[in-house]
Amino acid sequence: MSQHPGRSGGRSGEPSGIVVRGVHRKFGDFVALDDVDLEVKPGGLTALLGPSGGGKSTLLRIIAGLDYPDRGTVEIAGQDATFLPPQRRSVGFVFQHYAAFKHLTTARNVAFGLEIRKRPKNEVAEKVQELLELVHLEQFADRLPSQLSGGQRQRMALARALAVEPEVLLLDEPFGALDAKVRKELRDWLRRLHDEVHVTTLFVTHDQEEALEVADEIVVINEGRIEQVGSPGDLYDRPANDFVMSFLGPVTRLAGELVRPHDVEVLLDERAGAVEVTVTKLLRVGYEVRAETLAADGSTPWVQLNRVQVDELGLQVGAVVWLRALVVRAAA
Ligand SMILES: Nc1ncnc2c1ncn2[C@@H]1O[C@H](COP(=O)(O)OP(=O)(O)OP(=O)(O)O)[C@@H](O)[C@H]1O
Repeated sequence: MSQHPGRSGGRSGEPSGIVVRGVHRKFGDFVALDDVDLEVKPGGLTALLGPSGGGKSTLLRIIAGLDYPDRGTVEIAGQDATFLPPQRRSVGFVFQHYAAFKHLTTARNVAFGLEIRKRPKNEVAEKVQELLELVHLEQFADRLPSQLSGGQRQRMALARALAVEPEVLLLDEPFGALDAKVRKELRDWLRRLHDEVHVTTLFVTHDQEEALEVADEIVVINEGRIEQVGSPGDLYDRPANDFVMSFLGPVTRLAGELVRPHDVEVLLDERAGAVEVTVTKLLRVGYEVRAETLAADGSTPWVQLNRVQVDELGLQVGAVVWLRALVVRAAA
């Protein structure tokens, strides 16, 4: 297929990005966005990550044209879009609770944006078919939204957003209302879809794992300010400040390195009831870690590993590492 149904062309034919400059938004006296500058990579899959109330949705709504800044500008595909209405700025969006037309089939929902643009019937039919294949809903074309699962509905929403070939795709916690398993599936699926379509995508999430697993680039936002922009690896290993460091999840510092659960491998010595822990990162710089005591925290699948000792290093006994891999292996 030379031209993918959802491919972002940009006016030059290249994928186009989003440039936000000095965007400020107040609600009464409350500053929701404090002079935000941001460049979203053309053709990338970027996560807008932050805690509740950090300003994620406000920023996304301003980029979508559902709200306007008090000052500052928004450029989409090289065009000043700050005060353009949503339908004139070539954005597709999907929200957590997608409002499908309940009385229209999946195919008609996907076709909607094309029909109101009065595209020829055969072109619409062809495109809907391609999009349904893209989101793996071809066999659900004739179902009503009420006959689809939550995950299928969100895929339909994505197909609908892509139908009009937006320059950028904006997703606000698109999988937030779904259960953990479906969420994980859709997350992997979004990654694959994006690898195929390459439309500039900005998606809001408050879930660190989701951002780290899916995004090419992560924008961390807190209290209306951008704390850091970088690849998952950058943020993980070189957090710009304490907020980013702790927000990205459990972390401890061993031998001067940041150690996170993903860096830790655990082998159980069942005979001794002991564990052997490998922190590859530390091995690389010549250290080894041994762990002695396990204590599950009970409420989550994470296990707390106490009394981490580092050979020949005299590191503080009592450093805490949270291990997930351990739970998986222990249960097997
Ligand atoms: N229309 C509004 N009127 C008043 N305050 C608002 C309005 N919209 C957002 N806010 C406030 O602005 C701040 C940022 O809200 P926003 O929805 O952007 O956060 P968020 O990061 O998306 O949070 P969440 O993850 O909880 O959705 C919050 O303190 C919120 O209460």
